Amino acid sequence: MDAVTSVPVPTNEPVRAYAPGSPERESLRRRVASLEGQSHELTMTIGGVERMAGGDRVDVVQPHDHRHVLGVTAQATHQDVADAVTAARAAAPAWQELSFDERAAVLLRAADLLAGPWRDTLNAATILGQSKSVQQAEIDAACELIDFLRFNVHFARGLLAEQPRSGPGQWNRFDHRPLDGFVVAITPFNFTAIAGNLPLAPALMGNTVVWKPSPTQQLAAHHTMRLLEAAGLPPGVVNMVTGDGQAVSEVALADPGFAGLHFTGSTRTFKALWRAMAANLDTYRSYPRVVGETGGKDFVVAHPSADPGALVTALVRGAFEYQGQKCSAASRAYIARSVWSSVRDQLVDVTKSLSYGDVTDFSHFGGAVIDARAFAKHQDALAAARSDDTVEVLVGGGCDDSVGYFVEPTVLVGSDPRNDIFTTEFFGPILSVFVYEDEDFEDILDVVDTSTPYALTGSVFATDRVAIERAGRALRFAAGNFYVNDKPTGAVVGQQPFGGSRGSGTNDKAGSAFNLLRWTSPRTIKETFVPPTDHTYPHMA
Ligand SMILES: NC(=O)c1ccc[n+]([C@@H]2O[C@H](COP(=O)([O-])OP(=O)(O)OC[C@H]3O[C@@H](n4cnc5c(N)ncnc54)[C@H](O)[C@@H]3O)[C@@H](O)[C@H]2O)c1
Ligand SMILES: N[C@@H](CCC=O)C(=O)O
Repeated sequence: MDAVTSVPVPTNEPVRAYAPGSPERESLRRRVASLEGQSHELTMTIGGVERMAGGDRVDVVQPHDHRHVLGVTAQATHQDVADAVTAARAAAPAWQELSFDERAAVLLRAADLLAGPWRDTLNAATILGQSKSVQQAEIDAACELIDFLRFNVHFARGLLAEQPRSGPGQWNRFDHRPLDGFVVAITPFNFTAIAGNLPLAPALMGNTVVWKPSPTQQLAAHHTMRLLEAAGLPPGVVNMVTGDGQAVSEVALADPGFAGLHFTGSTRTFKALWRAMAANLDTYRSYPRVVGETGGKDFVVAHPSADPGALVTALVRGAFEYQGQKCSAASRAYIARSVWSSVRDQLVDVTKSLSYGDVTDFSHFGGAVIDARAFAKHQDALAAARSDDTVEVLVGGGCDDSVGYFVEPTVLVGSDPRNDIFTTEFFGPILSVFVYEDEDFEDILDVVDTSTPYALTGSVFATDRVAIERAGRALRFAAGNFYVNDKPTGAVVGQQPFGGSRGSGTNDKAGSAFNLLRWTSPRTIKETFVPPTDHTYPHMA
């Protein structure tokens, strides 16, 4: 059990600007060039040992230049995953016995290494492998991951300090045990920070983990693993397996010692994993903890009183940064007709001016979508929009995969708010706009609330306080992260704890005490100092 010491008070890692001529820009450029020039063996790491997975080999490429292979990874086999489970089990006793402070120190050291000498490596890997601009890589791979590491230590310390009351003659205590088994972390391609946080939050609370990153995030995941080793994470605490995850479902989720799933990814994958867990329920020693943060169809509602300039900037940044590949991306906007008439042309002009290209040229606003599958999905969605009489392609709509998987920033205007363009998560740079009559504000709030299965993020733009209050009430359950006069993306750890409900997830708020609570299984201990020696009560006299 742990002594209650204090831990360093966290502050958010400052975002570096990488302006032309700055030393940080030159340093990052050099690291991008050196990683780009290497061919990486993207191994698994099991019990601290790196080895190539036993299944089919898969090239990891630059999405904006798909002939450029960054490295090769491989599908984990059933035996590979079984080895990772064995390693997690073997490492558990020593990791659990280590005091909270010692575990926390490893993660705080990782944060400081990432803020310093490892920053360029994780940023460069994220730029190259996931096609992020410098700004998008910096807020993710550097700042958000550093913040997760530091803030989680602070929140976990707060949880440990929560202790029950003790009556006279007794002492009641919580022993914050880890779960009784191992945790599986399955992570998405789009955030290096989420990929790092999902195995590390349970590890901080004393669990050992099998981590399965996305193959398209494997370059940054590989370097994250090396960072953790440099920080002193003991072998076997986090065991990284590679590939598409099928073997993880079939082996790790079927193991009696499976105790928790920490997942972020699509709603479809999460439901498939939940079904697999349900089918294995009689196998498990404990009821597994299930945390899943999933898809979104995130909204912006503009009231007639909205500030047009602020609205356009929020739509462009919210919808088109990182090519719309954020679960929080603005993908449906409901704009009052009077506001639309003043923002339409500006939205077209700004959208046309955005440059997507090879992100190793730091002057681009964005890069390519992640892979051929995503490209084909967007191409199909845009073709369907073009052939739909109720939809106008206002700007963009083009796709080109000859060099990289490029999809133009696109604005669609639709006249049917129940159309696919307003209900399906495309996860690309496609913003759908519905123009409503000014007097229909209340009705449109109902449409926003009821037309998709998701409830992740959303914004209202208005200067009228009554309208802001109405939207806040009507959309109370339509978003786990609700913004007033701001874009629906860019949550910061410790400031806007992140997660949504309904089809968007279990809303366990990554980077907060709510999330960490899921990875501990408290034991209550009551000690009586002078136990009674007579079983009778006064009323029996
Ligand atoms: N709510 C959030 O906080 C949040 C954050 C980031 C991304 N997302 C969502 O993630 C999605 C994009 O990420 P993605 O394309 O990587 O998602 P995805 O569902 O395709 O993949 C997520 C992870 O699951 C793995 N996986 C897929 N099938 C599996 C199986 N049968 N068994 C085991 N593992 C399996 C993948 O390899 C990957 O590691 C979007 O829907 C986005 O909204 C949500
Ligand atoms: N936390 C990020 C989104 C993560 C999902 O992709 C944001 O708030 O934009």
